[in-house]
Amino acid sequence: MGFIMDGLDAEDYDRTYDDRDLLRRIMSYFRPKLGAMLLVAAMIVLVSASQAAIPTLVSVAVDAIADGTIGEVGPLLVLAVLVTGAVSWAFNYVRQKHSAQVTGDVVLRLREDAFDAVLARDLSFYDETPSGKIVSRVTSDTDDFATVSTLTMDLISQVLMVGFVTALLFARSVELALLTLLVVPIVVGLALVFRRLARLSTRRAQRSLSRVNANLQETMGGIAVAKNFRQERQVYDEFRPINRQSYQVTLRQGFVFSAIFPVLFLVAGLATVALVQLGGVAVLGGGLSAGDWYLFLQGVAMFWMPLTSIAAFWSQFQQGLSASERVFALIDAPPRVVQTDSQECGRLAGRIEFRGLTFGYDADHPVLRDFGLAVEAGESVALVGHTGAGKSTLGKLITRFYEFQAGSLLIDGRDIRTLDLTSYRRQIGAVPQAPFLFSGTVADNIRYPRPDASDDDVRAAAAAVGGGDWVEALPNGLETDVGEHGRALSMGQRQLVALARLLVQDPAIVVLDEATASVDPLTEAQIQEGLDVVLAGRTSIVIAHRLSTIEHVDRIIVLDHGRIVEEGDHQTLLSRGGRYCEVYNTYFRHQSPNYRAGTGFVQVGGD
Ligand SMILES: Nc1ncnc2c1ncn2[C@@H]1O[C@H](COP(=O)(O)OP(=O)(O)OP(=O)(O)O)[C@@H](O)[C@H]1O
Repeated sequence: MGFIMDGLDAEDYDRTYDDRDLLRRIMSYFRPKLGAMLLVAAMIVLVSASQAAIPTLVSVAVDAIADGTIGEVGPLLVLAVLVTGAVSWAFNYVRQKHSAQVTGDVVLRLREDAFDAVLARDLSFYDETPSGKIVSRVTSDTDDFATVSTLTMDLISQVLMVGFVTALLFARSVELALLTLLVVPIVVGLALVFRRLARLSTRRAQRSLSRVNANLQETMGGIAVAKNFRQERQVYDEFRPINRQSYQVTLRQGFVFSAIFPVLFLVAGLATVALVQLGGVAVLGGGLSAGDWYLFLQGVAMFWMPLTSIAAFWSQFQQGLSASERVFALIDAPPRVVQTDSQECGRLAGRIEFRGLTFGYDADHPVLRDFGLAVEAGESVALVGHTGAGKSTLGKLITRFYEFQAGSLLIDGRDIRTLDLTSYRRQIGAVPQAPFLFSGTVADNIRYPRPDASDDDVRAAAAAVGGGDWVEALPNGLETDVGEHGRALSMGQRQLVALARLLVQDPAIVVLDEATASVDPLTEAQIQEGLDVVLAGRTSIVIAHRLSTIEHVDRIIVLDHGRIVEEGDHQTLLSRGGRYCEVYNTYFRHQSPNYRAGTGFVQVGGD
């Protein structure tokens, strides 16, 4: 099996549901559609009955030929066959129409539930699960689930058909009917063995497809980086084995599925041979009429068709079941961020206190241990430190994107776990390094946190940031289309939009990850002016990358390996010659307007 099965393990949140629980869960989606389903059920009965009636009419005709009365009854029988066929078509049409509607509605709801669950997941979920795999669950798995519903209706229809045909066969000849039924246990036994194999191979096929999706998604997300580094070949080489794995696994699934039909047809063929022989002998011996014999052979064909498809149906049924299992696992994935209460925040003053807090993305590897820090309401704090020191982590905990393992985080003296997250997050303005803009206009993006903000509010926010000159530089001002992910704007313009957006949101606390990408001096000045406006009167935690920021904040916190190693304002820390000076020399010194290569170092160690 080797590489073919690599990476096809379940996700952490995957679970196996008991068949009965799974069916009950599925039924809960169908329950609201009970009326339509009853109509479909009635149609299924009528379709099956009318389909079983046609060979009966033909068998009467065969007998009429045998006894010479066909001249009288013939036209009537032809008309009856025609009418039965037309009626059967009409019943079938109503059945298909309503069952398609039921299936469509159920998938619609399931997909909405899955998407809702995706939105509700914590950020840690997205760290662990590639987005392509999530996309797969919401799209192709819900589609597979739809096939279960269609197939279930087909199954019911076919079981009914088997019921009608069996009754017909028994009415004609009990011995021959019993002979036919002898084969049923063999078929059912084969179907059950097949069922296990099918479920396993199907689950693997679905996982391999979601690996392909995940890889594609990642490639598209990072295509600019890949092209920049001329890594197209490597990207292709990574995709190839994943795609080949999907091919192998799907092929294997196909082999398993295709194995069942020849075996079933072989068993059915042997049974038909026996019936032709025994039935023929019975007709010749006068124990059975020619019409009955014809009806019997037709009946056997009708009898076998549903039975073989019921057996094969198991595989698709399993496919749908394991798809629904995957969707339900996504919906049921337990949240990591757990609130103990949902108290309204009101307007926050903005005091933040980490008290003895321990946190690790993975609980066994803490990033922060017994961490303590108090930020007063309205204070501006810059976090500095080498990469991986834990600066962004502090921001992610304040925004409550991650659950911490021990200690507490207090907001205005209240345990963050007791706050209503929606009202809390409304008071938190988080700006990532590369602000994400949604497709739409600049105005749409500024209005994003408060869709009811008026045009005047939006204009005022844009004007307040950097004097508003930047808007005039845009081709259509605030109505400029930002393109996918804001690609039509420069990095600096995107940051200005993000700052204006913060003004519209009016949060009490701002967590800002300053961009490291350098922008032109004019935009830089506009961003600085914008920051002054946006941060005024709010508590701000800035993951600082700019000299002007560290020069202006109330307090600088130097972090190293998740610990505070030094704190104070810029001048005091510079004169101390401690860890801050090291960080300054590495990251900030060259940003001074008087900088010349190799100059501007501050002395470390105080000597
Ligand atoms: N999503 C994540 N999953 C697992 N580990 C993570 C995750 N994000 C960060 N880490 C780890 O946590 C530690 C602190 O990372 P963090 O991003 O807070 O550092 P940082 O000081 O902000 O660094 P940088 O300046 O490079 O952004 C690092 O060791 C990092 O590898």
